[in-house]
Amino acid sequence: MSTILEAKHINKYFRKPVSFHVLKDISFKINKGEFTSIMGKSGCGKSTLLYILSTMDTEYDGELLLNNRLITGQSRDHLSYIRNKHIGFVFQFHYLLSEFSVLENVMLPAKKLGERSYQEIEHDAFNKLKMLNIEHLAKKKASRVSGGEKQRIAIARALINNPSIIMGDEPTGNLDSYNSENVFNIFKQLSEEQGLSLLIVTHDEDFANRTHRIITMEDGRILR
Ligand SMILES: Nc1ncnc2c1ncn2[C@@H]1O[C@H](COP(=O)(O)OP(=O)(O)OP(=O)(O)O)[C@@H](O)[C@H]1O
Repeated sequence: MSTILEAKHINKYFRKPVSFHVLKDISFKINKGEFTSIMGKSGCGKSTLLYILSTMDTEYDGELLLNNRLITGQSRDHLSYIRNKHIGFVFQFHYLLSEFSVLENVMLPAKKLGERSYQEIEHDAFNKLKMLNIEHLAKKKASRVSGGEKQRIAIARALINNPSIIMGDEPTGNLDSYNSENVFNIFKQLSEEQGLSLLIVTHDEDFANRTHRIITMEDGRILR
């Protein structure tokens, strides 16, 4: 099975206000199509880890490989490119641009990447909305849709560049049980039908128990 993401002996220290060893020798692999959740008590280091894995934080010891290529030590510009092309993000808050239409929001990361024509991107964005059963919202302003719909739009946006992996920091944290279930089912379908890898930080045990694997963290370490 092919490895999409590999963390090798990741250590992270916060230096201020006092030196604090926040991540302690974290190593694991995420395979293609694997739906993995990260759980652990508040403050154990989940978001700090996700920040590193998503290439946004470069201040750490150890190595990170994406699609078997070393990304540790790459330039900021190259990391920004890697992030946009290979990693999709879904956060607790959707970060949609409220004055833009739903379709325009989904198109944004692809326009930034600049590898396809406007028409191709528009067509693909519409297909992503269709896949998530929200194509009827395409022309609406993002401020005019419900919370659950906003999260599905954020997922469509995360998928627009056909990434290798989706990373989420409590993507169902603001949703009611109906919409959480909906998001879970979308993720499951993406992993099982499209071979997409997912790495999702969650506090929701029911959600985590139904993923392929749970990475449990405690005090900056992986327990299992
Ligand atoms: N910039 C920073 N400087 C110093 N300490 C920090 C900084 N950011 C986070 N921390 C500390 O690092 C630890 C891990 O924080 P992190 O946000 O990764 O935890 P978490 O597991 O994601 O928590 P939660 O579930 O509450 O979101 C916490 O003790 C936090 O207070």
